[in-house]
Amino acid sequence: MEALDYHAEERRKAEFDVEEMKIVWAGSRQAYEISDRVARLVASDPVFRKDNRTMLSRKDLFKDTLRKAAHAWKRIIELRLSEEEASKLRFFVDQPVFTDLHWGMFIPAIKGQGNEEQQQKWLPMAYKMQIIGCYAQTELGHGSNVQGLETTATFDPETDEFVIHSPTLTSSKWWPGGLGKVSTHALIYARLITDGQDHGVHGFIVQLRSLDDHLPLPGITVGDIGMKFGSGAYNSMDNGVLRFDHVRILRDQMLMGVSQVTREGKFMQSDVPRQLVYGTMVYVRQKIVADASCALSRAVCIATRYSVVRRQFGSHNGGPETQVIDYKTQQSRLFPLLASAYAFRFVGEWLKWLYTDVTQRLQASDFSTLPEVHACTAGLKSVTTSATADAIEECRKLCGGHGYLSSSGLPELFAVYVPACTYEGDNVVLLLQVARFLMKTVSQLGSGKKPVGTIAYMGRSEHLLQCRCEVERAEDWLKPNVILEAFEARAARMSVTCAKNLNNFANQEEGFAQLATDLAEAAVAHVQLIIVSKFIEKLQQDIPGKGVKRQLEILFNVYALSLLHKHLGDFVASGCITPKQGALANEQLRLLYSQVHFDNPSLLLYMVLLLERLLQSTSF
Ligand SMILES: CCCCC/C=C/C(=O)SCCNC(=O)CCNC(=O)[C@H](O)C(C)(C)COP(=O)(O)OP(=O)(O)OC[C@H]1O[C@@H](n2cnc3c(N)ncnc32)[C@H](O)[C@@H]1OP(=O)(O)O
Ligand SMILES: Cc1cc2nc3c(=O)[nH]c(=O)nc-3n(C[C@H](O)[C@H](O)[C@H](O)COP(=O)(O)OP(=O)(O)OC[C@H]3O[C@@H](n4cnc5c(N)ncnc54)[C@H](O)[C@@H]3O)c2cc1C
Repeated sequence: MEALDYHAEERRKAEFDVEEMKIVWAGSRQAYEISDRVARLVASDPVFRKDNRTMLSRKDLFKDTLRKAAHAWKRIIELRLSEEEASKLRFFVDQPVFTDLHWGMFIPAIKGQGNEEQQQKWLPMAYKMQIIGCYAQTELGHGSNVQGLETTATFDPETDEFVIHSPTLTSSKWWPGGLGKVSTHALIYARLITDGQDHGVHGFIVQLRSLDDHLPLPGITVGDIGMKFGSGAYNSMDNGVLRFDHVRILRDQMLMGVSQVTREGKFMQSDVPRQLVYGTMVYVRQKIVADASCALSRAVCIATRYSVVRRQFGSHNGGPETQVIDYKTQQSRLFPLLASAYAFRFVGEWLKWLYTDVTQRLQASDFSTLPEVHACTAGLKSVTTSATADAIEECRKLCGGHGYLSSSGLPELFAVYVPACTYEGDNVVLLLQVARFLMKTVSQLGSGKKPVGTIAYMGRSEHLLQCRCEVERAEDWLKPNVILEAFEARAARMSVTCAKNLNNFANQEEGFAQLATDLAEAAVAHVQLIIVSKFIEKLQQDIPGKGVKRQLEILFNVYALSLLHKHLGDFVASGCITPKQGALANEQLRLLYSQVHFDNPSLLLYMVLLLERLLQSTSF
């Protein structure tokens, strides 16, 4: 049989309505139709070809990226694409590029932290790409510790200007995407100083390059920081370095939505939490969670299709060998990743809702859900990107030697994706933010303040700390409420144990430092609970299409039980389940694997192209 016949054969076995599943994946019929149309548009346009990019030199890759960005912009204008369609088009072009930062961070930062006047002044130019902006926060000396940034913005009352300066080598801006070669402007984060007083880090719009000849303006030293991990991959992006030598900007170039400096140089803090200065990071972390399922589904798609085609061992009487997908070990490595793609998709949808909700609340001066949104975006960004990066590497191994070939698409996908564990907040640093939120929640449990939202379960901690799982047979693990309670009990117990252990330290900060590993693990348990609970909520919705809901239920069980198996030590140590019940969960998991049917709805045209390249360059 030919490779494509194997695919057809497996597809024929699918016991669910594939078209309806595609809609579930996309979120709505309209979203699916847009995605499908734009994917075809990109795939059929030769300018957007991507089969040669790992072979290009850095310079040629960069030129190719500029050409694609310009062509994408041209098509967006010619076809009058909506914002949603335009963003889909950039997604399918699928090459890290300066416009990611322009649309993804520079514009959102002005929208989120600029006042009305500033938005009116800067946004029209940015929307028309008359100016191109980047987001310059990280410095050579400090990335995670934003409070440690050293760049200064000192107000000069005589001229009504800020003087932007890099006082040390370590204060050089380092990493911003789009900065190295392209950006004309930057949203920079610097310490605001008025009348000798330091008011902490704030955002400022600074012009870097001339709009006439693109040369750096006086006082600006700017350049590209060089090659990054892998061939092709993130090297299409001009991550940059930037230094300021007493560069003067107008006072109204400080983003004044959160704090203001008056003409007299008086610093005024608005009636909003200062953490809103970090708002763009919250927005982007939410986007990164939504994107995790896309990267993961691409990898899983390649590995699944390969596993269907690939045969090794087991030939009888000259008959065909066994499809590697039929090996239980292959299934136990691959199917949890497939299930995770759906789990991340659904939690990403929910997080988008949560983010929209907090945005509306902020507009009505309701800041009550900000800490929860920060914890959810930080925690989910951390857990989904770490899992996705690991999964892409696992998919490479699932494809044997062929997975190591560039033409499989996996090495490039890995190299592009893996910095997501670092940018927008190092994943461990973000987990510790979640842990702080959890410790605060536990410490307030006796105070009468009822935990709500994703920490509502903590309000039932009296029950969760002593409940015993009632599973007696393997199939008992198929009940969502049984799974949910096990995950809640594990998360609650891990947090409460950390809180108790923290009390053994006279100094809380010292305790936090000593117990950081346990705290990060408690945060993971909490975040995994969120993902599991949002999957359950999705299954409670009306899901049309023959067999679609059933298939999703199987994937839910695979996701939850594979996590339980992986973290069995935590579950058993916290006392909510017994080792015997853990073994029953594993038994059920094995049974579930034979019920998973393959037809990945995220099968984008891009993936087909990748696979075709794989098929052409290998013998199967
Ligand atoms: C399209 C993709 C392209 C990607 C390109 C990449 C771009 C980038 O990477 S841009 C640079 C991103 N950089 C980071 O993400 C830096 C990570 N570090 C931080 O976010 C912060 O510094 C921190 C959260 C790790 C710590 O901040 P710090 O000010 O030191 O805060 P404290 O720990 O003292 O906490 C104060 C208080 O504020 C809360 N909080 C912190 N961040 C936020 C937030 N974003 N939103 C709301 N609240 C926040 C924090 O929980 C504390 O609360 P309390 O404990 O209640 O006081
Ligand atoms: C591809 C890429 C694109 C980027 N794009 C941009 C951009 O456009 N704009 C921008 O401003 N920045 C950008 N960055 C920078 C990025 O945001 C930072 O690299 C990131 O925030 C991590 O900071 P760091 O590099 O200082 O890591 P560090 O904080 O130095 O991390 C090093 C190690 O220390 C650990 N660590 C640090 N602090 C703690 C702690 N408190 N407790 C326990 N462990 C800790 C970390 O877990 C990690 O293992 C980009 C980075 C990359 C890789």
